[in-house]
Amino acid sequence: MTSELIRTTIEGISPLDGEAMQAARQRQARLTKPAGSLGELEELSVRMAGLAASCPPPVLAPAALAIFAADHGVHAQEVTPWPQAVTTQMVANFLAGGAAVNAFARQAGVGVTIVDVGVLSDLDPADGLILAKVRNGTADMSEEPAMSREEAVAAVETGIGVAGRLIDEGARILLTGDMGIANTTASAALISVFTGRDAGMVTGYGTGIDAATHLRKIEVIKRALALHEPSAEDPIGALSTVGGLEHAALAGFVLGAAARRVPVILDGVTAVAAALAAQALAPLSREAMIAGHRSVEPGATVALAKLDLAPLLEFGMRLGEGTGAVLAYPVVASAVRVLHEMATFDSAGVTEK
Ligand SMILES: O=C(O)c1ccc[n+]([C@@H]2O[C@H](COP(=O)([O-])O)[C@@H](O)[C@H]2O)c1
Ligand SMILES: Cc1cc2nc[nH]c2cc1C
Repeated sequence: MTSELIRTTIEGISPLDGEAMQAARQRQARLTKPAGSLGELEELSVRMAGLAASCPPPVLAPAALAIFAADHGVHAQEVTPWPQAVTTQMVANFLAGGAAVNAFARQAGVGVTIVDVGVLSDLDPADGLILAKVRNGTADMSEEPAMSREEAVAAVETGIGVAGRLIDEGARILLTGDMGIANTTASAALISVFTGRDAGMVTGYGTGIDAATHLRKIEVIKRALALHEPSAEDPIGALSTVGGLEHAALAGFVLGAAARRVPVILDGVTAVAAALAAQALAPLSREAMIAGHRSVEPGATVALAKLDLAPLLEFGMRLGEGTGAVLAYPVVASAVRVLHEMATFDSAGVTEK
């Protein structure tokens, strides 16, 4: 059904460690602050301890962002105002350090790697660029499957491989990024499949479209869903018929992180759509996921509810690239640092109530 690598990766994902979580809860109760005063960060630190199976869990540095880039055949249906060439042009911009995510990553101390998993044009090798093209863009999902099952499997495997490579190179936390003109169409289609919600409820304005284009985008997604009848029971089938190469790779990236017990911060609508595929393949992978922010795309909120994840930031962003994940990274790292560095009432001689 899938592949040996995907199967062993899924089998390698195990539950959170209850003992480490208990130790983290007890430690939180001893730290020099009123109980519960760090709000959601306390439970996040407990989950990070459970994921690492140690208390305290490792400090979450270095951090590595992978931006998976790919093109989309559904672009032919005029679902976005931007030319497909912008995907390739933005890859060059990422490599030159000129994109928003580069500025954010420098601020937060996050390493950036770009992965060509399916950009339309052939790219030259460059520092910081992994050439892992599965095919030159997908086919138009409204007319035929976006890709073959074999290609979807290959893209998932690419994501697993990138996660493993970044972790082997020292990363203690992974962050998702994406670049692909027209990929909000594929994201909405996937979210509709995995949540059972109507396309009209999960389709947004992407990079910025008018009302007529929005209506066409919804119709295009409905046509693709009617044509292929993808099912949440067959995540690879859903990825291959209505997904994108970056969605498949991001699903693999999440699975790869979870199998190595490394947390992964999800960015926007593309990441959460891919995370739904990962969750469908391996429900326990959800425990490794952190929602960096809430994208304004309506599908993102629907997907986050299905993942049962509360986003850390809500800034009205809809850029992608990994920007929301990078902004959230210091929050997550700070939550873990609390367990390492805060004094207890005993050690600091602070009187308890
Ligand atoms: O991350 C998000 O939530 C998000 C929301 C809207 C647009 N984007 C980015 O914009 C591109 C896709 O937008 P579109 O309108 O061409 O489908 C792609 O490169 C995404 O990274 C990203
Ligand atoms: C300019 C531009 C930058 C982006 N970054 C991520 N998606 C994008 C889409 C566009 C159009």
